[in-house]
Amino acid sequence: MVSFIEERPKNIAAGQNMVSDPKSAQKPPAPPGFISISRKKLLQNLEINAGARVNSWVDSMRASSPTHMKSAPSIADDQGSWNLNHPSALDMFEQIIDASKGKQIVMFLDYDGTLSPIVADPDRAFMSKKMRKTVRKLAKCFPTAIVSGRCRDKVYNFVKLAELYYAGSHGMDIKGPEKGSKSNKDTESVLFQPASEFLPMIDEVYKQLVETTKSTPGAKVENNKFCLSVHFRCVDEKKWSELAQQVKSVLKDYPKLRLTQGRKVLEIRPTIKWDKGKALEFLLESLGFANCTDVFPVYIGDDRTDEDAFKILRDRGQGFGILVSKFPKDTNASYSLQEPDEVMDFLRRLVEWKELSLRTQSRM
Ligand SMILES: O=P(O)(O)OC[C@H]1O[C@H](O[C@H]2O[C@H](CO)[C@@H](O)[C@H](O)[C@H]2O)[C@H](O)[C@@H](O)[C@@H]1O
Repeated sequence: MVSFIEERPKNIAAGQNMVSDPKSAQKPPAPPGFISISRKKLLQNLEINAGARVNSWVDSMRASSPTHMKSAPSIADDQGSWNLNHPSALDMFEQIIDASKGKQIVMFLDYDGTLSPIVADPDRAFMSKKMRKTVRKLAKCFPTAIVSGRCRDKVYNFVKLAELYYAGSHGMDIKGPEKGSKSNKDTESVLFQPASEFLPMIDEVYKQLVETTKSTPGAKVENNKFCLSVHFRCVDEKKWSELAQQVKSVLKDYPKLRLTQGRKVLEIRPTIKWDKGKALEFLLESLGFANCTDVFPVYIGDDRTDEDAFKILRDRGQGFGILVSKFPKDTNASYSLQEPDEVMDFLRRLVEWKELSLRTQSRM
């Protein structure tokens, strides 16, 4: 049987950086006087280290805010090499189409920041009607999946298109189009939930996080079924360290959960070997493209968690990733788009190109 349990990453995984029991860090017995001095020192060190670790969380939280990006000349330098190395997918449209010739394009779309603009209230991140219409047309041309950190039901309620594949909770909750829907007339719908054993733990941690963080104004905990989000977009920056400490205090008792970070959000999820990249591979397999060389997957996303999918495409040497960002970022994506409106333009052009090529073929 395949095991999904992975080693906890070294950076900011839950509890990993905290020594919860200082006694366990003590080694051989020593004379009583010596023990009390070294224990005191040890505790001081632990406090300093724990403080440093919370600071590194806060640095990481700051790094997710564009207002904390580098100075202007440095941005200009970065911008130059960024444009060179990650050109606009709109400018490169013809080259992209050329590269896909003779291959089946499969589309993977992240939701927040890709199909809908980033807003302060996560419950109001609506997708425009124009975008929905575009995605509906896109799905008629190519197999299309939504891959989101949100829980599957929630992202479905925003997108509202039954003909798509959905991978919610960072890919830990995958479902294909319903049997009988436009894009699935006959086959049973796929359903894959590799983290279901974690559900009770996630619910427990959700309740604890709501309770622990309620003293921090603006903090919001979102239950995404197989993972959780602690939003700090509306938290005063002076309180970020306090919030990080609160989250850390809850997670220290849950070594099977790890913490990653998105756009002004701390994301808590099981330590299983599963992410948006694995979800992409799973979906390609479900669609019958497991070992095909004639498939061309395109993944569009704006967040750090989308990097797992960009990396898979780069490693497979198939298709490519498009990062949605106005700022230069470290990425495994090949191209860039600045914002959801540009994503919509790109998707429209793909639809137009496909419709034109189908018309041309039917005339031949
Ligand atoms: O994988 P995604 O679909 O991009 O989901 C990642 C997180 O997206 C949501 O949060 C982000 O968008 C919110 C609405 O615009 C914004 O308020 C928040 O600051 C962003 O981080 C979602 O609410 C999270 O649960 C997802 O993890």
